[in-house]
Amino acid sequence: MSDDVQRGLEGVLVAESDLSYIDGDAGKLGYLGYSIEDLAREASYEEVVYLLWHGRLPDAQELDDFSTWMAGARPLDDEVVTEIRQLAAADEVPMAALRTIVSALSAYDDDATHDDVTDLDANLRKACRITAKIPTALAAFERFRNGKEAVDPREDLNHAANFLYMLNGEVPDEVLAETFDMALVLHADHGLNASTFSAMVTASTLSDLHSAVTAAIGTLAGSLHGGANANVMRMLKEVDESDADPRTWVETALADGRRVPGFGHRVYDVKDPRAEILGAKSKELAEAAGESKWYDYSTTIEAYIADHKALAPNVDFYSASTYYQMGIPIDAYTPIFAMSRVAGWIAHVLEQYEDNRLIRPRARYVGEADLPFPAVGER
Ligand SMILES: CC(=O)SCCNC(=O)CCNC(=O)[C@H](O)C(C)(C)COP(=O)(O)OP(=O)(O)OC[C@H]1O[C@@H](n2cnc3c(N)ncnc32)[C@H](O)[C@@H]1OP(=O)(O)O
Ligand SMILES: O=C([O-])CC(=O)C(=O)O
Repeated sequence: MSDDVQRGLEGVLVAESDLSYIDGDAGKLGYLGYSIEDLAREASYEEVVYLLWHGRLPDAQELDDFSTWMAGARPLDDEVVTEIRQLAAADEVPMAALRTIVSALSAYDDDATHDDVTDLDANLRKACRITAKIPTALAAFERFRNGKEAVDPREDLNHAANFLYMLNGEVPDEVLAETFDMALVLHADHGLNASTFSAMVTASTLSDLHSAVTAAIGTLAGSLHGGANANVMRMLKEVDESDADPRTWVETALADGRRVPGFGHRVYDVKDPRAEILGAKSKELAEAAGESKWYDYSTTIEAYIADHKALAPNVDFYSASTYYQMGIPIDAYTPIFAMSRVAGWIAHVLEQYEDNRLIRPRARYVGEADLPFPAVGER
């Protein structure tokens, strides 16, 4: 057993998985062997969810049945809606609200008390309900906190379009619906990122699926992980409001020792392939709207950081300007990441259950030893 400490578990192999393939040197990503570029162009989110949970693409009938099943699971129990209303009234942070809501969903899930937490059929039913209900909960929370009433889900819209419908109260046009569907596909899985690992650790104790997803949401929220997408947009707005050249703004931020959100990655040494795709989409939206400032700030910052810090954009960098141009509220960006990534979390948890062993690393002890215990009055 090695006594070397691998800080941040960098490069440590802890599992075998056939879900996502990442080549950090070449900037390549694929799910189950299909390239992210092909999936982004050709597949719907529902198809990707099926792929991740079943290990193969669905045929037309299977996709139809699966999509119908998911769509039917969208409505929330009244008690959950009441809880969401209370969280919005308490001005809860959106990711904390989502964490609380997913945890609460287990109380109303018929399979949550299943004796065997590893039972695949029960887990697929729970998986479907959790994945289908998260968008309904997020849209309701966003509307309640803005003094509006929730909009009921519609079964005739796909997962992506239905979310935008519930968020805005109107059916999105084709460009918005397809862009959002593609964004969900891009975020659905990414190897053993921190939130997925968190879900796996929880599952490895033979805890249940709702607990694993709840743990993952808490982990995704942080600014070094999923929380970065909202911070990117806050940065772009800060740049805009400062009237400074984006280069000067970034130069100052770096000189102050700040991390620039949306740059750097534990696995990619080059530009994240998802950032390539989202960057192109952000550009397309800017051209269509005839307003390119958010895209232009982004490309200027990307070029400056490449020259001065040798860091490349990760997935969070161009999702920010893409979502902003779609009119999505900034606070919803990280919850939307969770709404997509839940598919990957669940897929990895299913893999973990299939061949479980408790995940339990160790720390090298560097503290004191054999101290005499002083009575409380003698300290
Ligand atoms: C979906 C996702 O989770 S993608 C990642 C989203 N997170 C962000 O965008 C936040 C900004 N990025 C970062 O903080 C990091 O690049 C991480 C957390 C993503 C990766 O971290 P690690 O692999 O642990 O790299 P680490 O934190 O050791 O950084 C290595 C060096 O690069 C620097 N660095 C890395 N990213 C950045 C950044 N975005 N801005 C400025 N400097 C950076 C670090 O300061 C460090 O420099 P040092 O060695 O001089 O101290
Ligand atoms: O893989 C990671 O460490 C972070 C990331 O890009 C993701 O979770 O999508």
